[in-house]
Amino acid sequence: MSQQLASSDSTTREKREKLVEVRDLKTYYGDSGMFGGPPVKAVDGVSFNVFRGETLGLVGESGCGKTTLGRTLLQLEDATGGEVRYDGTDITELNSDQLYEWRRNAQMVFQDPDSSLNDRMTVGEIIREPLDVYEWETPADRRDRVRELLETVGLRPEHYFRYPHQFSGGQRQRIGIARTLALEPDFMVLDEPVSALDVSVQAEIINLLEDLQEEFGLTYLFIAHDLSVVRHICDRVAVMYLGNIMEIGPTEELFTDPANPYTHSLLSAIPAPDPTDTAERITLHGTPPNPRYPPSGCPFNTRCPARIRPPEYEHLDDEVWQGINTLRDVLLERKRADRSIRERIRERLGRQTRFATVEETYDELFGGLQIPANAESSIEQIVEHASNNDEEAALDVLTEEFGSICESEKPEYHTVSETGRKSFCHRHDGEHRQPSQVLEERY
Ligand SMILES: Nc1ncnc2c1ncn2[C@@H]1O[C@H](COP(=O)(O)OP(=O)(O)OP(=O)(O)O)[C@@H](O)[C@H]1O
Repeated sequence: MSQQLASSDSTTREKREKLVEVRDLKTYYGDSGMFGGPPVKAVDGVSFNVFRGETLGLVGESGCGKTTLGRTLLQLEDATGGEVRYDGTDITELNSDQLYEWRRNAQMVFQDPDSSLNDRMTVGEIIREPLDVYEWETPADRRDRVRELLETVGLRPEHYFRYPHQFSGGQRQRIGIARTLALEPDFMVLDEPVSALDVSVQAEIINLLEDLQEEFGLTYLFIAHDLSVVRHICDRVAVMYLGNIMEIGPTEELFTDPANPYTHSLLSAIPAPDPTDTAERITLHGTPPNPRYPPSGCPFNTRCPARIRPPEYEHLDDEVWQGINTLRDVLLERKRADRSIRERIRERLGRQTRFATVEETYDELFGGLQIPANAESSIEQIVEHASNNDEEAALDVLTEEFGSICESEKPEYHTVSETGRKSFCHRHDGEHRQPSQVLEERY
C-alpha cells in the first residue's frame, strides 16, 4: 500500500529528481511494557517523496504527527520502522558519526525562534556555532561567512555583536534562518516558521524563504496550520491525520477539488473570503482519537462525514449517526480502561455505577431524536450490553448493525487525478460513490 503511494507519486513526476524518499515510516513514542500501555503512534506508516527544489506542505490538526514526521526525516527522532532515503542513502541506518556528517545537508527551522536562540550568545556566535562545530574553514573565514549570512537574511553585518533579545520576533526568525543556512544545506524542514509572528511580519519571512529557495536551490518541507500560507507557498501538499497521510498532490488542485473526506473537512473549516458565501460547512464532530489507540480500518472513520454506511441507514439522520459514533467511542474507551479505583469504590458504596453512566450517555446522545425502529432496537441492545458491563458484546452489535468497510479494513491509496494525486479512502475503490457526491448530499 505504501509502496503504491510512493510509486505513482514518482511516475507522474519522474522527470523530477527525488531528494527524500520516505517509505512506510513509523515513529512511535513510549513502549508497550507491562505498565506502559501501547505506544503513541505519532507517525503510523507514511510514504511519499520530496522532489529537489520543491516546497511540500504538511498540514493537519494539532497532534496529527506533523512535527514528529519532520523531526524523523532529519533523524532528530528515531524511526520505529520504515526508511528515509536521502539522495539514495537510508539515513535511519547511519551510525552516529555518519549521521553527524549527514546533518550538514538538512536543517530545521522552528516555530519559536526564542527557544532556539541562546540569549547569552551574540547573534554572530549563534550563527557561527554550526561552522565552529564542523570546523568549517578558518576562524576568520567563519566570521566573514556570518557577516555574509546576516546580509543574506536581510540583517546588517554590525548586528554581529548584538544579542537576540535586542531584536523583534521577525528579526529573530531571520537569525534562526541564517544559522540553518550556515552549512549550505539542501533540505530544510520548516516547522510552522511564521506561526509565532505578527501577521504583518509573516509575509516578509515567507518572501525571504522563497527568495532563499530560489537563490540556493533549497528543498522545503513546510509544516503549517495556516492553509492560506500553504496555498501561497507550497508546490504540493500532504494532508495528515492521526499519523497517516490522507491525501497528497499539487496544491492548487487539492485546494480546489479535494478528494479525501478529511481534506474536504479541513478546507471547509476555512472562513470564506466572501461573507455572502452560504456554502454549508462540514463540521467535524469530536476530537481526533488518541494515537495510542487508533481506530481499526480507516484512521478517519470515527469522524468521517462521508463514511460508508449500511444501505438501510444511508439516510439516517446525521445527529443519530453522531450519537452512534460517540457511543462507539465511549464503549471503546471503557473497554480498554481499567476501571479506576475511584469508580470501584463508588460502586462498592452503591453510589454511582457504570450503569448510571450508560443511561446518562444514552439520554444525552439520543434524547429527543427521531430514531427509526430498526436502529432503535439495535441501540437498545447495545445499551443493555453496556449496562451489564459487557462492552465487547455491545461493540459487536454496533459493528454488525452500523459498521462498514471503513471500520474493518484499512483503505488503499487511490490515484484521483492525472497529476498522480493520491487519496487514502475506500470511496475511491470504484464500488462506492465519490466523497464529494456524498458530502454534497449529506451537507
Ligand atoms: N516526545 C514525545 N513523547 C510522547 N508522545 C509524544 C512526543 N512528542 C509528540 N508526542 C505525541 O505524538 C503525537 C503527535 O505529535 P506532534 O507534535 O508530532 O503533532 P503535530 O501535528 O506537530 O502537532 P502541533 O501542530 O500541535 O505541533 C501527539 O499525540 C503528541 O502528544
